[in-house]
Amino acid sequence: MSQETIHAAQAAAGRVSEPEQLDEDKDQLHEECGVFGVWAPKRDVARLTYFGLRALQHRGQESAGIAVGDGGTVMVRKDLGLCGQVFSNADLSTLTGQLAVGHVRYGTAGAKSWEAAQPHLSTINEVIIALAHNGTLVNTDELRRQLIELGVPFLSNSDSEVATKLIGYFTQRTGHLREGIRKTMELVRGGYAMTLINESSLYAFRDPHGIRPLVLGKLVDGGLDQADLKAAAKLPSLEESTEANEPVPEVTTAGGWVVASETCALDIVGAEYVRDIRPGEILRINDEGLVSEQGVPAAEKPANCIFEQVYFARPDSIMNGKSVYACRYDMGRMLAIESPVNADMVIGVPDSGMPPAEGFAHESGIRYGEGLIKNRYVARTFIEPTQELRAMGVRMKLNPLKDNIEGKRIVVIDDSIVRGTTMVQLVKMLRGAGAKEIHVRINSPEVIWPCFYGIDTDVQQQLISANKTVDEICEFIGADSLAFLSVEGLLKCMPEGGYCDACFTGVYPVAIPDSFGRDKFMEGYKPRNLTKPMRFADDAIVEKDKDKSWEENHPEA
Ligand SMILES: O=P(O)(O)OC[C@H]1O[C@H](OP(=O)(O)OP(=O)(O)O)[C@H](O)[C@@H]1O
Ligand SMILES: NC(=O)CC[C@H](N)C(=O)O
Ligand code: SF4
Ligand SMILES: [Mg+2]
Repeated sequence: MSQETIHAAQAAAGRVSEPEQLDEDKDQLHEECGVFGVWAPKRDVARLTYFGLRALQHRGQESAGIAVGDGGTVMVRKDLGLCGQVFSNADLSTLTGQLAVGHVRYGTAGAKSWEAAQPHLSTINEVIIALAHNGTLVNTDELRRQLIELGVPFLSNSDSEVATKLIGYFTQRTGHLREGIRKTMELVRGGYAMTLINESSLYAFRDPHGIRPLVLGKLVDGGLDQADLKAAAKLPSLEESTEANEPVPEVTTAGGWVVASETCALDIVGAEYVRDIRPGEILRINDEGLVSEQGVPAAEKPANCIFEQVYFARPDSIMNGKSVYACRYDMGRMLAIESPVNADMVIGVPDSGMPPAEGFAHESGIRYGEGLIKNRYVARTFIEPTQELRAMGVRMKLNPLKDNIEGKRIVVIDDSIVRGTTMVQLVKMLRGAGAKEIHVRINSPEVIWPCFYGIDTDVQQQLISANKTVDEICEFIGADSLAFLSVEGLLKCMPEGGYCDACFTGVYPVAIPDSFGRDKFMEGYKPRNLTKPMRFADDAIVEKDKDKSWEENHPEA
């Protein structure tokens, strides 16, 4: 697909869809996505977004995109590849405006194609929006069908495009973008952290369980000044509950605002963390200031993805008030308490196995050392289509440090075993380097259940722990011993909050529709709420269209 910048209005001109083919390498473990948004009229918003996306690159390496609003329209540039490959300096110079959203993608729904790359655009009449989504929506098939019947065009099979088009559709019908977002939030189910722009306003919103992370930051030069501090203090705090649909008018237009999947993206653009976007909340930022509204009621208990702290997030990000590094370190300590072993040296598997390895060494008193050298030019996961190539990918990425390994009893710490590809190769390499004993310790519980909320482990058959016992896995990878952290142990390392741990426990916070979950589970496994009925009426969209409650509650809007 050619690298091109689309002007929204041109894109509107009828590329009605034959949605593209589904992903061929569906058995591949994919990761996450990263989203970013900035409202800063006096700043270079495209470059700020580019830097933000560079900080979030570990969340998605398949495609990257930036959409900019300039007061009159919305421009998007997106393509397959890493941020550095997609954007040249000249590209960024042409993306001028006051606000922007950006996205780095690992697809969970829809093909690995230009069309499914984000931000997605919706252009219906004069309503132009661009949306970036991290997460997976589990009920978009029916909604897509209904939109197509209403004449809304689609370019891809992506769940995120359905959300974009729903928002565009309802916005055009009601004349209010916040209402378009709210009606869409009422219809879609699953995990979502979304950033969205039209030509002049930035929006950020999150699913009712807060499954995927999203933080708000204040852009400042050289620290918060008194006015900014006063403004930030007036923002609704996490504890304060706002009545549903009650807008909280805000305060300041000074400086600028940033929203991002992780705090590491705030750091890189010089933004101060303000707070998390609340589950079910819609934030709007424009030249009138910042407005917060509870789009849909928050779930009784949050269900933040616990795998963020285990693997996805960068160690220098802060989640629920604790650094991801400190969480992983504590997981390593807990693992040493739960599954001790006699050994000469503890090593970590780069990257995400390093902090827990330090924690394990600290707690056990066994010396910490470097045993695996990572080729810094190989990305964090592998997109090769075959198992053979994936295995070569591990070899290319990691090489044992023979000097340190030879003749020693080694404890190897990694954050997770998902399909087992990495660990089989690693144990082989370490034996080849002369390790006397290899004891594998994993600082998360066994991944037994597929995820449907933002990573691509939605087929249980792929998961080694769903197919083998711990002893069988130990034999399969060729280790002398193997142990996983317990669910209770993991929870003890987490900061206070409510967590989704469905991939370890099978307790899914959001019901999975039959049509979506069918064929994804192995014989004998049945999550508690798989069969909970979750089908919308054939005219769910038209029904929502008739709802005038928002206009009645917001006569001033
Ligand atoms: O059992 P598997 O299917 O091999 O998956 C598990 C491995 O994949 C991840 O590493 P990855 O290389 O993606 O990223 P990292 O460099 O951040 O550890 C994770 O940290 C494990 O090492
Ligand atoms: N990993 C993600 O968050 C993916 C977002 C979205 N479901 C897509 O496939 O593009
Ligand atoms: S199932 Fe696992 S990976 Fe998916 S959202 Fe829940 S904790 Fe995260
Ligand atoms: Mg790893």
